[in-house]
Amino acid sequence: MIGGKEVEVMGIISPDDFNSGRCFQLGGGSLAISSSSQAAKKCFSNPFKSVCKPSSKENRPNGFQDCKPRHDPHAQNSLVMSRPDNNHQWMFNKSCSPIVDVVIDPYLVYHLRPHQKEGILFLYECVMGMRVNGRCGAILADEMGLGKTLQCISLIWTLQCQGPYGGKPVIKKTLIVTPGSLVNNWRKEFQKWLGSERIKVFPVDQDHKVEEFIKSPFYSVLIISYEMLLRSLDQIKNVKFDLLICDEGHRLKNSAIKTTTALISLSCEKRIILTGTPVQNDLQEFFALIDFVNPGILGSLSSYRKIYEEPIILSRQPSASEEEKELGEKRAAELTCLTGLFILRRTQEVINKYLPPKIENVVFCRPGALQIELYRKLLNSQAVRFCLQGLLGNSPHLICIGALKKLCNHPCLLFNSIKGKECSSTWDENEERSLYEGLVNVFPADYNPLMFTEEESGKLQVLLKLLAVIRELRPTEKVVLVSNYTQTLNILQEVCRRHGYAFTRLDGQTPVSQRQQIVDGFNSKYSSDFIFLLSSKAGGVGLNLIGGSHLILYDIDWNPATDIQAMSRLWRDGQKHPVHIYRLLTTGTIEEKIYQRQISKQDLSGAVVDLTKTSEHIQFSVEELKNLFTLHESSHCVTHDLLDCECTGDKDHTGDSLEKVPISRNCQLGPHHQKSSSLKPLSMSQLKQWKHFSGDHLNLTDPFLERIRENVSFFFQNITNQSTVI
Ligand SMILES: Nc1ncnc2c1ncn2[C@@H]1O[C@H](COP(=O)(O)OP(=O)(O)OP(=O)(O)O)[C@@H](O)[C@H]1O
Ligand SMILES: [Mg+2]
Repeated sequence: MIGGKEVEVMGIISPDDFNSGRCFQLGGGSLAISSSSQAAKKCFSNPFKSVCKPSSKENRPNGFQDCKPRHDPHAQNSLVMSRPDNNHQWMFNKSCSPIVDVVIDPYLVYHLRPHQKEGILFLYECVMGMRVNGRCGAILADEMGLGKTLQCISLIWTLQCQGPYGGKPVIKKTLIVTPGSLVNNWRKEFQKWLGSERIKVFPVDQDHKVEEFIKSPFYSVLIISYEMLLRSLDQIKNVKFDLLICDEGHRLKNSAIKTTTALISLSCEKRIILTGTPVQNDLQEFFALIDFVNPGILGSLSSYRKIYEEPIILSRQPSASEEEKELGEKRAAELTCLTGLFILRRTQEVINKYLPPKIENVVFCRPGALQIELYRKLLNSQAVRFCLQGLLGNSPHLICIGALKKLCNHPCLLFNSIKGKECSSTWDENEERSLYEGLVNVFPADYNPLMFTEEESGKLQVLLKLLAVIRELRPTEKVVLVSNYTQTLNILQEVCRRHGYAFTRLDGQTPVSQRQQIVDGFNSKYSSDFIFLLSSKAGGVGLNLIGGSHLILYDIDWNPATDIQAMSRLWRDGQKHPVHIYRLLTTGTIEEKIYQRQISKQDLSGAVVDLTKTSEHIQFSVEELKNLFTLHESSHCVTHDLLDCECTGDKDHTGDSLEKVPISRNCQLGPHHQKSSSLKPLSMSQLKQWKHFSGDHLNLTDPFLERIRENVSFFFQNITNQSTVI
């Protein structure tokens, strides 16, 4: 933006053009950029005036568009779409117009990742009906963060301006349906990649109604939420849309819901579903999605059930006979090759090599003296003893676990719980009283939780040293600080205030309408925030926090997916710095046990961990509770002890190649769709490959770890993409 005007750099003027002043003559000098873009010739005319004007035949001498491709197909790095084959021409080129190459705008190609170029080619061939005879549907199921939005924007821009037959544009109007919280995100993405001159998009919100879009020929893209679509369906039906895109389209998996029938009722043939989840997980849903993008391609639901679904499911049963297994495999293969033509899924790996290095650290922090005393007292309490004798129902162990986890975060949180319980009437005799009895006396007599100190918590001490060293060594970089608990976020917020660290916060209480601007504020390079306080429950999916390059997980969740979601907010496309991730655990305490449970993917009794369960539903045997309620005071790191690693605590070389993690897909169509390793919980054997060393190890190479080692008993570290140069 210059002087309130939006200015777009179309190319670079060569120094001698500038020095000679040639570039200021009308018609411009021999500009350095390729001669193919007409706009550059008239260097001060509005470059976009002539773009995409609907071509009226009479203004062309031979009745056809000028049959030159819009962009030079032979230029270096040009991305040219496949040409239609004879069969396609026979079907779609009755007027025998000349074939013209369709070339993606070099302005966009410059930014595209290789997988995105392939994705655009895939989408083009699908919607042009080049992949499946007479069918124009596609499902783009790339993992989150791979840029499905940009791939669609590039497709729309190309089809709106170009076409294979005489250069006639393929589409005029596009309808994008997306969850409400992403309408704004799509507008921003169009703006980010195409500016606001090329395509006029119309996002529907409370101030912009569908009528406005219909009345004005100005807009070519309507962006609307699924909810609003249902409400304005009648008006939408009157518009002729040439392309329909359903973002987060897995919600259409249930063909019975109103939204799906509403969308099916639109007469638009070119349909794209975008989703970050593999569609093949459930054959029932699979049919609905396939039948949405390419209606009827799998026959009727009943015949699909008989031909594909039943034999496949039957062949997966342990009791299946040989021929049943054989038939099921054949049908699954048949189904995959039929639908594989218009389904594309890539996983995180495809951009990992373009991303900056990721340095993951697991930091075992020594508990403070007060914490140890309180921890012992809790373990000797009557409530814990009852749990260990399995005398009570299931709930008291949760209270004990909760108390221990609070204590690991900071003793003042435990103090507040005790005080909170004393005055509240729900003080239940045989539960919390027995847990908290005598605990207050362990605190100093005049203990004031508001005046809590950092020394009282091992993790807090390490956190503060870490924030200080980040501030010092990377003064322009920012930190995302994650906790699962609001009360802990309050403590951390108070600590930021005390140390003058500017912060912003997003948790369960933050209204959805404010979240995007909080995130944008943090990501913008002008923001002064040093710390983004994030509650993992609120910030999990969809947030893009690439403005931060250090992530600190202050506490741990039973469900590894929660932590993985939080960690993948930073290390994604658009990240400019190496990403440092720190997971803080209090040495020898319940936090180590929870971490062990996460990485072993089995709980301590060996049953497979159900990732979907939150802590409320986890069943513990008395055996496990005994293990959970044990404080290891002498060990540097209980987790490391469990690895039966032969090192003497100074193993700082990485082991041989990672052992192959068994594919634990529940995908019914066979292991076609791996979850990328960065999204899969770490396993014990993988952790063993990480560099690891005890806190008092001499020459720590990492400057950040070097500065925080005083209260640290053990480190694990793993570096991905070490070689990537930023
Ligand atoms: N080629 C690229 N270069 C730089 N940044 C990119 C590129 N492609 C996408 N991005 C950015 O990466 C982020 C993620 O892109 P996008 O939101 O399209 O992902 P997605 O595939 O829709 O993920 P999700 O499944 O979570 O919705 C966006 O901020 C986008 O601007
Ligand atoms: Mg998306």
